[in-house]
Amino acid sequence: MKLAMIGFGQAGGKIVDKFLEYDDRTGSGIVRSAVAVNTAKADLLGLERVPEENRVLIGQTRVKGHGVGADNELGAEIAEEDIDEVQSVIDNIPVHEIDAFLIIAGLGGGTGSGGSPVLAKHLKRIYTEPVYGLGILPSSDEGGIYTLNAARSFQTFVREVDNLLVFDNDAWRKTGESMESGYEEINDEIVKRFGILFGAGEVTGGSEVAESVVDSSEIVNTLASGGVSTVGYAAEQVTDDSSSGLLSRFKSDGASDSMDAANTTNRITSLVRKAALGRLTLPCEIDGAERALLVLSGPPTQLNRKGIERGRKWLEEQTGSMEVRGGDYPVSDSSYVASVILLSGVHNVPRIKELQQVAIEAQENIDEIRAESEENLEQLVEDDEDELDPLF
Ligand SMILES: Nc1nc2c(ncn2[C@@H]2O[C@H](COP(=O)(O)OP(=O)(O)OP(=O)(O)O)[C@@H](O)[C@H]2O)c(=O)[nH]1
Repeated sequence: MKLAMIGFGQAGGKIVDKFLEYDDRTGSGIVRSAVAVNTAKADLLGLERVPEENRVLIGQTRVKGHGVGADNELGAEIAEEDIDEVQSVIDNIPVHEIDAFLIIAGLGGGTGSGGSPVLAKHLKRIYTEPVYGLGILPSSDEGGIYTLNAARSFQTFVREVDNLLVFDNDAWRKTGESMESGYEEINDEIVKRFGILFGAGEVTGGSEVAESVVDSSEIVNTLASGGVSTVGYAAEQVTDDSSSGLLSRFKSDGASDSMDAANTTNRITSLVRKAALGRLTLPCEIDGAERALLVLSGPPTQLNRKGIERGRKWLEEQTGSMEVRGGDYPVSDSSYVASVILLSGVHNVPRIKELQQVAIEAQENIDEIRAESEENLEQLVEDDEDELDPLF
């Protein structure tokens, strides 16, 4: 699947950079265009792979290239004011060659959190291609303002995009690790999972005979449920027996053939379970997911239709969804078989309920603060009137 990736804010830009590196390393070809938008000049300068002409510094008149300091209302205002500057770079994207836009942002800060829903709304108004978001939730030890920003941004972002893919830093942070090295690992995890998922829709036949390759339209259809999505992953190293796999096809011994096939099938079904029941990018109950897509990547000799079909059936039972798609992503030089599962339209997500609660409480507090200040104001006016009365 070909994407125009737009990283908004520091986390967004860094992750787009990582996707470009992944593309170079694996040849997966998912990033058709890469753009980075920020209010902080230093963050844009720190990027390594996003082309310089695709780095957009917004809000110069307001914050002079220094960022918005986690003020996401200011981030949103600046995005509104400077949307034309972002658009002028997007104008250079060959939109007819992409399958979708993907806006990537950390939702806890100010720039990406405030700006990405504004950009999503703008893109949806102009283009017919789907606009997806990849939202990163802050870890809970980052502090109240980050949680509050995420709670507010999440609500708007999910409304503006066609589907919001979510990664929760909180579920992935390791204690005792520095933030920077923690992010390195987390970003690798993000790029690996989403890279396999989107890369699956980019296989172009060739010599690798896949049994049922995932098509980019299957990814689009899975995401068409809307709402929030999460991604599971599990992998197992396989010995480099692609040659023996090929040889075994010519063996007269039918029993060993069927043993190989049974092992392959069992490995696939067990990887599907591990991916769905292991740590998801956004932990949640998989029961009730509206749609799902199962991708099995690895050497073609280690993939088979029976395993995928069984995995797909199992996912149908677990999610209760009748729209579970599945297919191969053959990668002949890989020594791993990996299972990636996209669960789209998930509902039972504790972290989101928690964020919604934070947003409601903040709203109530705001109402209280407003009510209090209105009372104070009335009191002041009354006091003034009392003082003024004797004069009349
Ligand atoms: N996964 C991941 N999350 C990150 C990374 N950097 C920051 N974050 C998260 O993203 C949130 C937002 O941070 P930034 O992207 O730095 O913020 P910004 O959008 O540039 O906004 P301001 O700095 O306030 O102008 C943080 O609270 C972290 O939770 C990263 O490299 N990887």
